Amino acid sequence: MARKFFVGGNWKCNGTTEEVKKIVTTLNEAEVPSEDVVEVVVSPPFVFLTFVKSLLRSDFHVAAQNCWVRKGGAFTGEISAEMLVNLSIPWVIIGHSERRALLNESNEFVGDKVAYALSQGLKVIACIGETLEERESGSTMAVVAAQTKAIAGKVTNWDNVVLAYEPVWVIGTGKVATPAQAQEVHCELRKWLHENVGGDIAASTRIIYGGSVNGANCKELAAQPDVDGFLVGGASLKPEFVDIIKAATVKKN
Ligand SMILES: O=C(CO)COP(=O)(O)O
Repeated sequence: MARKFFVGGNWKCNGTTEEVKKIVTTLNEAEVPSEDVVEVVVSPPFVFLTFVKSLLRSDFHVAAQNCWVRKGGAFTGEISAEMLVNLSIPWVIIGHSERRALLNESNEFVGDKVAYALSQGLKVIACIGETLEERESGSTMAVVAAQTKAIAGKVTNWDNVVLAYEPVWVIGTGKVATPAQAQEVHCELRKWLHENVGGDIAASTRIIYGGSVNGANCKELAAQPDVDGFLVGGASLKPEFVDIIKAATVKKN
């Protein structure tokens, strides 16, 4: 089954009103392949979500960077899935490595968040990835399989899930996994889905890659058979994000 290329821009905790306007203007003016070829989702910080949504071209969509694990209520500082739905925010990123590492989000907690977000009708970009120490000790697959298992056990509808493999050692470091390293893990992840969830879901679920993706390396990464798109950090704040979106055309050739 064809998997539509997916390019997400994770703006993380960056941006002023002026900077946000500038990025959106660049995106709105860009000539990119149609929505049939590539799905583009940008993820500004919460405070800019509705602003970006109101300015952004209609063929691009927005994602929140997180949401609360259960129904909203007395949880100071949190944003609930219901609120995102109320504001017509279609996507949410869950389980980003920065939250796992800095805010101690466990596999189980991430799984619970995925379950609740999906139950409210949100689409989820679920993130997994190993640290350098885990890679060097040879436990990459064990780590990402455990992370995926905690998510997969909670997924009711795989049409609403994109799996983002982001090795922690390449995030914001300027280091990039080689296309072969990315392909190897993506292929193993698809096998894992095949064995543990089902063949159709393994074939149709998009597994996207994240970590120092930029305008220069995106095409070679996109050419890997099991790389179905990207989750881009730093470069999503720059005009080169447009080049990364255009890498979708590599799949068509
Ligand atoms: O964490 C990432 C996207 O979620 C990747 O960040 P960088 O592209 O800045 O390495």
